[in-house]
Parts: sequence; C-alpha cells; structure tokens
Amino acid sequence: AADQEAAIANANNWADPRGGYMNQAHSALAQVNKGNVKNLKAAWTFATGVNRGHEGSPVVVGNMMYVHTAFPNNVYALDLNDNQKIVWSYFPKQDPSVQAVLCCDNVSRGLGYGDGKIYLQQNDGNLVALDAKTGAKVWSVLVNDPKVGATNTNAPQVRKDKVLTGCSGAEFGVRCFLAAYNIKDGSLAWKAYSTGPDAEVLIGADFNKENPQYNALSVYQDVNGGNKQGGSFTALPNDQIKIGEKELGTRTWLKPQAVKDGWQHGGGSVWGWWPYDARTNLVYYGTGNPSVWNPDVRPGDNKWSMTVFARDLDTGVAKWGMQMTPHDEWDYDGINEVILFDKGGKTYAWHHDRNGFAYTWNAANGTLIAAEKVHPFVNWATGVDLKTGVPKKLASASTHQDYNAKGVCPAALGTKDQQPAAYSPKTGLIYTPLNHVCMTYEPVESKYVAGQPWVGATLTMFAGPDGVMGGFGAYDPMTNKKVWYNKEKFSAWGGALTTASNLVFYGTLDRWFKAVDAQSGKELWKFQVGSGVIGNAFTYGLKGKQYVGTLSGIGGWAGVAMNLGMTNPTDALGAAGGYAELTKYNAAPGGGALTVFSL
Ligand SMILES: O=C(O)c1cc(C(=O)O)c2c(n1)C(=O)C(=O)c1cc(C(=O)O)[nH]c1-2
Repeated sequence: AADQEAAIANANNWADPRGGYMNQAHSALAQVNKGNVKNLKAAWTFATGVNRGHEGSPVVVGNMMYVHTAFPNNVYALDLNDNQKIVWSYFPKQDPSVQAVLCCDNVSRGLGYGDGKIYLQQNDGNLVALDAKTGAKVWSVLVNDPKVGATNTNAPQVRKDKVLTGCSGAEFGVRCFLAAYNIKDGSLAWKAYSTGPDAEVLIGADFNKENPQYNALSVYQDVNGGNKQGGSFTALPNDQIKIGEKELGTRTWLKPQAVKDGWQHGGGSVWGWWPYDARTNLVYYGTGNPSVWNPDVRPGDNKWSMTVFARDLDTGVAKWGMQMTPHDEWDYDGINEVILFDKGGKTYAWHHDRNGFAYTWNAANGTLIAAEKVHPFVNWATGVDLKTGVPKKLASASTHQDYNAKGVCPAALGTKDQQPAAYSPKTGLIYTPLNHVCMTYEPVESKYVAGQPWVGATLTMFAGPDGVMGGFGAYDPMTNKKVWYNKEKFSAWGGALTTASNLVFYGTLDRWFKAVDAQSGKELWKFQVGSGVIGNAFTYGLKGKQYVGTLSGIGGWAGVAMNLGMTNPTDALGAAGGYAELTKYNAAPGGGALTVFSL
C-alpha cells in the first residue's frame, strides 16, 4: 500500500511490526546514542488492563500509536500529540473458550498497517481491518476455526496490496498454511498449505529449480532400528538420495497415522514474521513442527513442515523451499522469522532456527551459503550439509515412544523462539535474543480428537551448560559465526531493535529493558519495568525527539506456567519447571503495560 510504503520510508514511524519489509527491525534514528543513552528516562507509560503475555510492539504512524493487547486482543489508538489520549478503541467479543486452544499463552504479536487501515488478527481466527482514523470495522474474515484447535497469534503483515496471516495449531493436529488477503476488501488472494498435495502447497514445476536436491524423498534411513528405544535414523549418502521428486507434502508421510494420512493433520504452523523483497516479489516465512510430537507414528521427512519457503506475493507459488529438520523428533519448529539483508549487490535470507542452527541463503534461489551452530551446546546434530541442507543427526539425541531421551540441547523451545532478531546495515551483524535451555523428551502415544490437545510427548527443561537459561548475541550472517555473546539469567524472550547510532535494545524476563553497544555488546543502560518483557523493542520520532519503547507483561511459552500458577515441572510442556524461578521476579499474572523512554 502506497501510504504504508511512504510511512515505512519515514524513520519517525514504526509502521510495520518489524520496522519494514525486510524485517530488519532497524531504525535510521540516531539521536539516542552511545554517549547519551545513559540519560534515557521513562517519558510515559500505558497500562493495557490485560494480565497475560504481551508480545510484539505497537505501530506508530505520524502522531498516532496503535497498541494491541493479549487476549481479548483489544486495540487502542493513542494521539501522541495530545498526551496519548485515546482517540478510539476496539474491544473484540471473542468466545473465552478460544483461550483453551492457544498452545503457548494468549499472545498476539501485533498489528499491521496500510491503505488507511489497521489490521488485527484475533486469537479466534477473525482477521479484521479497522479504519485507522475512526476504528470503524471496514471488513472482517474468518481465517481459522478454533473449534478444531486452529487459532492465530501472529501479527498480520501488509506487503504491497496483501495482508499476510497464518495459522497456529500444530499441538492440535491442524493442517496449517500461510494466507494472503487483498487489503481493499479482505477477499482471499491465495492460501498455501504446509503439507499435502503440490497443488495445495502451491508448488509449481520450477520449484527449487536451482537446488533439486531439496526435493528429496526421505533422506533418513532406518540403520539403527529407527523407531525403537536407542535407535536412530541416519541420513543416506548424498548419491543415494532421490532428488527432484514431486508431491513430497504427501509422500514423505510414510505411514498413515491414526487419522487419515498423517499430512492431513500435519501441523506446519505459521505464526512468525514474514519479510518481502519488492525487487523479486518474493515473500519468505518458516513453517512449524509436524503433528504429533511423537515421531514414531510419522516415519518419513514430513515435508513441508520445518521449512523456509520463498513465494511469489501475487500468486503464492513457491519459488524455493528447504526443510531444516526432516523428520522432527524434538519440536524444533522452523517458524522463526526470516530477515533479508543486502551485501555486495546480493540479497540474502537469514533464519535462526529453533534447532540451534542459523542459516543463510541466497534469497533469490535458495542456495544455502552458511549453516552453523549458534552455540556449542547444540547436541542433536554435528552440522548441516551445505549442499542438501540435511542435518547430520546424532543417535544420542534421537527420541522414541516410551523412551525418555535425556540431556537433549536445545530444548523444544529452541536456541531462539518467537523473539525476533534484528539486523544492522551499519555493522552488518545480526542481533539475536537467545534461549540456553536443554530438555528431557519422552514421546507418548496420543489419540487425535478434533479440538483437543494432540501433543504426544512429556518434557522437562533445565539450564544449559553455561548455567543460565538465556543470552543475547551478535552474529555475522555471512558465516553465522558468533561475534559477541552476553549471558542472561533467563531466556531473552523479547525482540531486538537496532539503531543507526549502533545501539541494540532488548528486554528480559526478569524485567530489564536494556541498551547495549552493537559493536562490543557492552551494556550501556537498563531500566526495570513492571513485568517480564516478551515484547519487541521499537522506536519512533516526534517533533524532533527520539522515543524508544517496549511492551512488558510476562507470558509466552516461557512465562505461561508461572502466570497460571502451575508448579508441576512438566506443566506447560516443561516450561513450569524450567522457568520456576520467574516467580521471584514477577507478579502472577503479570500485567501488560507499555513503557516509552526519551532523553
Ligand atoms: O505449533 C503451533 O501452532 C505453535 C503456536 C504457537 C503460538 O501460536 O504462539 C507457539 C508454538 N507452536 C511453539 O511451538 C512455541 O514454541 C511457541 C512459543 C510461543 C510464545 O508466544 O512464547 N508461541 C508458540
């Protein structure tokens, strides 16, 4: 949308949930710098009145700020020129039962903006377009049906004339997708499933033309007695893998599950952040885990779960796609954000996967140029074959039904989860909030019932070998080698922001909002907010003054158990035990609030 593109081009705005089409979360504003950041003071705060996890960030266009909340996903339009007076508000009426089918807290990751409208993806599946001036509903469509366990937590992202939205529900056996709606009237432009026939995954004849090896039938063979205790699947030698295959979204689900064919309840959720390159018209995103978490009932690669796709924005047809974790055994979702950046006249797509590897592709054709462990504690694979993208799995971390695999690193929530990284074109580095968590993982038998949880694994979580639960690091995306790394007591579960003055901002679960030096990682400033931060740092300018802000409000997978007072270590899929100490830093439930700072 022209108004959105103009708004994004003006650094005083924060008109896209991740700052712009490339998802870099970089701002050209530089008034707050390394010298004066120590003087940053709270300028104003806004309590959202909702006591659950607050992810994402507001969007800012001119003098207006649009703030969202966790379920029931209220929206407030604040006039920044008039002491943040509420110009309009929107209170969706959602069936409270929706909360029971949100896997990992009642979160919403924010709002989209474009064509004079604010887009809200409600948890109950309704995508609504609100008049940005009045808050009046312009159109509304139902994207997902919570009755079968399908929900939404993603921020809608407007790319050109489409609003993109997704699907959550891989813990309920939902077959998920990415969908594009026309911003004018909410009509469906296309929908691309993560599993199923090529015609429904929108895979055309030229898919992976430059890398036909990504179109391989199952890459693992059952050498060690695969589906039994202590057994493992080992990757076939490259020359024995059949490449250039078709219909892999059905054929890599080798054994039908209890219900229909596995792919029909195959998961592959889509709830991340999706960049777009206007020069090639390609949009990028990752898909989540295959359902169910018990790998024994779905032998095969389970494509196209755990995959990063590049699709044409107009048609949805996939140009390329590479699966990061074939035959997932650990819930290592591939949904984490993709970030685009330019270097030496080329454009690259970067992605830090839950599986503990960071990947960099040639964005135009999907050729993999780097894949490295984010931290040495990653112990389920030794590395990634750069030609095929196939990880070299280790039998020691393999998981099987009724066998409790111990000491698997990272834990299911990955070395990074929903918390998006940021890129700085100034330093050429990626800044990543990190989890440093390991787990035990025991797959169990689980029956599919529509609308009921269908997880099929029991987990516990604990701190990794550095003795902490998290960190924050800078990485060179051309090699994915670490430049610097700071430990954090807990996972850094909020998104990062970079500024042109070489500052990086992020928040922590123990209530700190911090600024660090982009070059050295040195902590330059911090402020303690009211509740743990799982929101994304953002910045805007008004009347010549730069503001930096964050939502706070503990929650998400890391915080949901303490919010609900769960104490059994395996509750919340292991997060209750792993993050038990959060109760020393947070009230439960943690209240949602926005805090905005200036010099
Ligand atoms: O498979 C899914 O459908 C699905 C959905 C969501 C979600 O929508 O929030 C999460 C996850 N999976 C998930 O695996 C996960 O680690 C996670 C963390 C969070 C969060 O907000 O902290 N959501 C989700």
